[in-house]
Amino acid sequence: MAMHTAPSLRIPSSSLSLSSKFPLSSALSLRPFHRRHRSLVFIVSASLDAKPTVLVAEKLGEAGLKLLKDFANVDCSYSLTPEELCSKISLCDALIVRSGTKVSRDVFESSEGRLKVVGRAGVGIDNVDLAAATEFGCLVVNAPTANTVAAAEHGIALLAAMARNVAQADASVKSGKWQRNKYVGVSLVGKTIAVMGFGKVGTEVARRAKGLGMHVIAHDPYAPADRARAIGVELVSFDEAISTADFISLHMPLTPATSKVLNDETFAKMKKGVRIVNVARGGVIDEDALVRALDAGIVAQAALDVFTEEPPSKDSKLILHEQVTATPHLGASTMEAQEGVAIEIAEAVVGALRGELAATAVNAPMVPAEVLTELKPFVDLAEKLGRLAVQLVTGGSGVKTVKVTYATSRAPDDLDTRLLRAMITKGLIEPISSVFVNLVNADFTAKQRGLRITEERIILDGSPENPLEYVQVQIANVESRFASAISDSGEITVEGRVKDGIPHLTKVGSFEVDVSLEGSIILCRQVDQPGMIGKVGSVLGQENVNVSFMSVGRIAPRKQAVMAIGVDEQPSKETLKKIGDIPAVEEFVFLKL
Ligand SMILES: NC(=O)c1ccc[n+]([C@@H]2O[C@H](COP(=O)([O-])OP(=O)(O)OC[C@H]3O[C@@H](n4cnc5c(N)ncnc54)[C@H](O)[C@@H]3O)[C@@H](O)[C@H]2O)c1
Ligand SMILES: O=C(O)[C@H](O)COP(=O)(O)O
Repeated sequence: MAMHTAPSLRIPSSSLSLSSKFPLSSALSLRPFHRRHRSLVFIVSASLDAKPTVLVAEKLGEAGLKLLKDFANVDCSYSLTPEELCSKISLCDALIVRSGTKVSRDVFESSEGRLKVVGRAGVGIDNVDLAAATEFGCLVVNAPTANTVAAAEHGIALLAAMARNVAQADASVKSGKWQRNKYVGVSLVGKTIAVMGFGKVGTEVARRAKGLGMHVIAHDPYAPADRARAIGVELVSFDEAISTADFISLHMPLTPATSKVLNDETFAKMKKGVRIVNVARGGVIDEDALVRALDAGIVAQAALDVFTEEPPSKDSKLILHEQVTATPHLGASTMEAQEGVAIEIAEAVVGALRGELAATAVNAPMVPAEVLTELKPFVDLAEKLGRLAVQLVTGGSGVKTVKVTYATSRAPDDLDTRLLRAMITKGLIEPISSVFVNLVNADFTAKQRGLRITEERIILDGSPENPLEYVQVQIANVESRFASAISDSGEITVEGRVKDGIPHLTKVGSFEVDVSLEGSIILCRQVDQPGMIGKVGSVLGQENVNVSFMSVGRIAPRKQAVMAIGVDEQPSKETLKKIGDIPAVEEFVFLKL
């Protein structure tokens, strides 16, 4: 058995993988980018004799428009109805929007195969139907960095305006009143602010809050503590952050884990009189619960730029609340940010139309059916191993170094691991971020987040019929919330194989297990003894949680063992607690796939 380092794969800068499944416009041609990858990846390029057409459907900065006009025919048509957009789109090769235009499946259908690139001039792409874009072979690119500072500045503007009642006092003066006693504010200096989500925007808010003399703490289960320490910020648990803060500023993405993360239960843990700023996404707050917390005086004030429904209804209790300052999603709306975003998106769209690799692509490129068919179960395995590994990390310890090992009988030239590495990266990053990861942007995204992924191949003897024997993912230099996931060499380790076309988890830490990667998984370390499977199974059965798979890996009889249990439904907190209360159970963790 020999060990080799996987060769680093270079994607030519002029390559862009898109499907050949859909007809291309007369302005675009399809050609293979590399002989060896003839069947795998194609580039889209503009032919020399026809200029592509770009439809700009929302106001875009002049510098971006100029870049577009140098390369394409540009049609600036703002405020189109959905019907008007659909009727124009079949004449366009690219479409540029902000958050105000819905790019629905109808748009892709109406384009009759001509639309090749959608550019989102900003970060969030909730208004673009990504699945439809991918299905129709349309690349979606965004501009993820140019509005970071603008969003942070708006957060600080809301913070200060809220603390000094600027909006309320302004309205009062304009209505002819002079209420100096009513609008006494609170000071920022010396107060504690909890920055929830220490990513691009959160970091900039933290820096600025320190400049205002505030004590800054942050909660972000996935941010490296040393990055926070470097700017004098302490990373703390969620509960500590919300219970000690005078001000809470939200900067996490909207994901299943952060949806309505501020709710009745969490408001009850906050300091009475806390003040909240939200420039992230409306959905991270349960808005009805916020109204209750404001009425009860738990939350003294809130300053909100984003809402679950935009625009919110005119009679929204939240918007009309006297202690709420609201702005209409203005975080990215500065002249400078809009110029920056315009340039960033214009460069990305022109690059994509030229056939260059888009570093800010957000939807998955199409891989030809025959390649996908062979790799499909391994692609699933790779993503799920990434998801499991990152969920095993203790919040606050920060993921920086990941090692992926592929055990295969295939020669390096016969196994292209880019898709697998991209899917592991996707699994590692997506549960903890608002970023969309795919083959095109995986390496860029990992690098941007300071995540180093190294690959090794273990070349096995035997038939190269199967692309892979097993895949192992290891995260180094982190603590685990399931200590048994740390292998003898000190890394969080998960390993998996494909059995009968289905991905299986076959190793956790140093324990051999075997559980199919479907539904969700409970890992449980216990003292190996008769009846354990029955005890855990019956706790789950009582709550009607269906067990799909169970396996026990142990060091030696009657010593420690790890039980892996596949479940179809998510057990309640009470049920999980009951499992933890079984005397022989030493630790357990619930992992979502
Ligand atoms: N109002 C606006 O106009 C505007 C402008 C830009 C960005 N945004 C929004 O701001 C948010 C942050 O954007 P960004 O560019 O900084 O994104 P980012 O991906 O750089 O940062 C998000 C951070 O949140 C962390 N995180 C993930 N899950 C978390 C959890 N459960 N608890 C705490 N932290 C968690 C991630 O680890 C990451 O560090 C996003 O929701 C984005 O859509 C809004
Ligand atoms: O996602 C974003 O970039 C922000 O929320 C800004 O959206 P906007 O471009 O509609 O202002």
